[in-house]
Amino acid sequence: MAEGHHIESALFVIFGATGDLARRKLFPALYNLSAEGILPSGVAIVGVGRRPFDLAYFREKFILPALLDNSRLAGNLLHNFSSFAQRCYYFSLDLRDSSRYRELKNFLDQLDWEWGVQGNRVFYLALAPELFGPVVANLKEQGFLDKGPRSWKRVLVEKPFGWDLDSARALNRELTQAFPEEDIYRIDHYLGKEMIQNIMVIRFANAFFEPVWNNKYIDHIQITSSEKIGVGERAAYYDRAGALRDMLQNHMLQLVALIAMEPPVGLDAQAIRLEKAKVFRSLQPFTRERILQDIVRGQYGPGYIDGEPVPGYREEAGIPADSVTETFLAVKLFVNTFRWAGVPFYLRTGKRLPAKVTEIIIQFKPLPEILYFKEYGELLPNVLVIRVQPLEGIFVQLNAKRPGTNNYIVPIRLDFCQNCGVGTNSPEAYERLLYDALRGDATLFTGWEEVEYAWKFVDPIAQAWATIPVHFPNYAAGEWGPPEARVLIERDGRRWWESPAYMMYPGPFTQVCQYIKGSRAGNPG
Ligand SMILES: NC(=O)C1=CN([C@@H]2O[C@H](COP(=O)(O)OP(=O)(O)OC[C@H]3O[C@@H](n4cnc5c(N)ncnc54)[C@H](OP(=O)(O)O)[C@@H]3O)[C@@H](O)[C@H]2O)C=CC1
Ligand SMILES: O=C1O[C@H](COP(=O)(O)O)[C@@H](O)[C@H](O)[C@H]1O
Repeated sequence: MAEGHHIESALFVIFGATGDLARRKLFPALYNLSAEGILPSGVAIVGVGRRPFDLAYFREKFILPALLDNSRLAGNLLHNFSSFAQRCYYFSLDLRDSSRYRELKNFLDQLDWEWGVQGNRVFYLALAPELFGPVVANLKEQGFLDKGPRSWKRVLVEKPFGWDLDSARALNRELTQAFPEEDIYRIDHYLGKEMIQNIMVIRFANAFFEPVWNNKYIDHIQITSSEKIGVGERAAYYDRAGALRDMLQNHMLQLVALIAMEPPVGLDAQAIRLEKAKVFRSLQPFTRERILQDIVRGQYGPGYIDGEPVPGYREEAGIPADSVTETFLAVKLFVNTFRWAGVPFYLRTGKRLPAKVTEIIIQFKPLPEILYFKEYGELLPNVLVIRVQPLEGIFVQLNAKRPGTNNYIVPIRLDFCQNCGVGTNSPEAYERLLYDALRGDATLFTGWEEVEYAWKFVDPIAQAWATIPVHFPNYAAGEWGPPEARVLIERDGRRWWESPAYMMYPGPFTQVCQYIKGSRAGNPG
């Protein structure tokens, strides 16, 4: 997408550079781009945080361990670290103290001169949302955004984009007072995942799929995004957000939009955002009655993950003992368009579930029955699975005749895995997104309209939940959510698909990958 964009020299300024996101995702992504020779030599990185690090400490004691722990290319660090470290700088500043922004500006201007940068900037707000407003206002008022004849300034904003519709609108006002919409890059890192970028290609570049991609042929769609991890060190954030705001409002609805959207008129950001926004706008709003009927929420209690005991959510550090925050939800929703009327989308997401997996399952309707087929076996539905992670690929289930002298019909599976081969190491979502922000391609970022419609859809659910008592915990860590999540789909005569990868290669997913890699290398099992 967006061929023709190219990266010029720029300063990549990370506000919140000493935080968890910077450590686990941003520095590793920038390092990987640098180690693979993709990040041009004229890009320097400036970390801004409160801690009084000096430059040597920041490079050796913060960035280096961050890369060792989190970079997919950590094996090459010895070779590549020093050239990457030379790109990195640090500036200590309390971002609430307006009087010191001038010093930061002088620091950046000096780096411009050293790096031959003509004023181009990416400002990444890896901060708690309440700091977005003050930072952006200071950037504007203190001349950071003044443009030279050819320079550009872009801002990258982390999710969550607000806590509800009102706060999202307020935040958007603050941003748009300083930046035009085309320079605001709202991150939803799922859009940077390889197989999610692939959805449009699978749909619009294959004659097999597009003609049947509608309510005449598709029975229903399932989207699962499950995690084994618990709340970790993000208690303060997560207990306020819950699965509804943390996953459904953004990542999960983005997947719905990519599956349900009409073909865009082009591959530019504007054309794609327009089509996605139409899907968000068409989501059937939830009434209180449907919230009770078609949404299941859950919270994990103590249990086992991979055989190890883990505490319940309410026992995690920083979580109140009476928290009613949901760590799981399953929902049945509808996209009210001509193409999708009547097709249920079943979504489920949660923490402390048995597997880390994101998969989209498209189940097709049965064909009119040909009676004599029945004698030869049960016809299974045709299914297309888009496997997003940890395995990346496409899985198709068909019916075929079993070889032999009889006519038995059996399911066969076409299974393409793009990251199972030896030596494949797919780029991480943030690599693609940071690269795109540097080259000015906003295609994989969310537009304001999408965010606004997503909050309009989600707000009534949060408001209703606040008035409906719940009895948590209602699933043990290591289970697929509360039993009601099964009932939600089974009462419609359907069932959650076990992950095909899981069915074919039972065991933890890391073992699955090793198994497949091993077998490709001629070392089965
Ligand atoms: N962590 C994650 O996996 C994800 C995070 N996000 C979002 O990214 C953002 C950052 O999250 P995360 O990194 O986890 O948060 P952390 O709390 O780990 O880090 C916050 C950062 O903000 C800095 N900071 C806080 N207050 C000030 C201040 N007054 N002046 C200067 N710097 C300040 C901290 O600096 P210092 O430490 O020096 O005080 C630190 O670098 C949040 O919006 C979060 O919701 C989104 C998706 C995933
Ligand atoms: O944005 C978030 O996503 C992660 C899951 O991301 P993934 O790339 O590992 O699938 C989730 O753990 C986190 O709570 C949420 O804020």
